[in-house]
Amino acid sequence: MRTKKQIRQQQIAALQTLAQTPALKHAQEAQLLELLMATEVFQKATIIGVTLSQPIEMATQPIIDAIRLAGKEVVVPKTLPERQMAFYPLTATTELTTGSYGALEPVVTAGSQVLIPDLMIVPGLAFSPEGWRVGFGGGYYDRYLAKYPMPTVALALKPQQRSADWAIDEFDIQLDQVLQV
Ligand SMILES: Nc1nc2c(c(=O)[nH]1)N(C=O)[C@@H](CNc1ccc(C(=O)N[C@@H](CCC(=O)O)C(=O)O)cc1)CN2
Ligand SMILES: Nc1ncnc2c1ncn2[C@@H]1O[C@H](COP(=O)(O)OP(=O)(O)OP(=O)(O)O)[C@@H](O)[C@H]1O
Repeated sequence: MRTKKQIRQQQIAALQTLAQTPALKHAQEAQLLELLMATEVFQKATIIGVTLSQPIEMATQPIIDAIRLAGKEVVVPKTLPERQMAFYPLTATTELTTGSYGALEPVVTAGSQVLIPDLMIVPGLAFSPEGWRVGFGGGYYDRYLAKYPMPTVALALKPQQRSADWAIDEFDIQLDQVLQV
């Protein structure tokens, strides 16, 4: 058994290594996007929650493009006090700013409208085949999904695929599907 903290360190190192070989990372991302688009949950969803990725993470811009091309709405998270999140539409006019943790977030203006997705693409550092997950440690997704239950899917690059060798906490939310290449 490992602690989630040990796993975060190992997974970040493994993802940094993959990011040094962009061709390999892109190939895995393209395959994962194909798997996502083939899922029933993707085809049925109308509002899809997705992050704005950081360099070591699965690149989300191709996913965002595919969601739009399919005529669906893209919503992205803004972090709030007390480790809460709200999701806002990502459109051509959405302004973005770098959040405290380094990823981009939408700038909220008078016209901004909070939307609750009907499919969540959940980010993370490690995913087990059964849907257990270790993220960056904020607990944002466990809190959000406890409050707003919805279909969930994760896209696991090779270094993110890991058998659950950590203790599952009672607040951990099990993902419905982990897509793997
Ligand atoms: N691209 C991207 N955006 C995302 C996420 C993500 O995983 N990827 N998130 C996924 O959740 C949310 C932000 N997640 C965060 C996770 C941790 C910390 C943070 O401050 N971590 C502390 C350590 C945590 C602790 O031990 O308490 C730190 O870095 O000091 C901040 C934001 C929303 N946006
Ligand atoms: N539903 C919840 N209500 C209150 N606190 C929660 C809830 N879920 C998680 N937490 C708190 O969040 C903290 C971080 O949880 P965890 O280590 O599982 O984060 P993570 O899933 O890796 O992070 P993230 O979701 O941000 O990627 C835990 O210490 C836990 O106390």
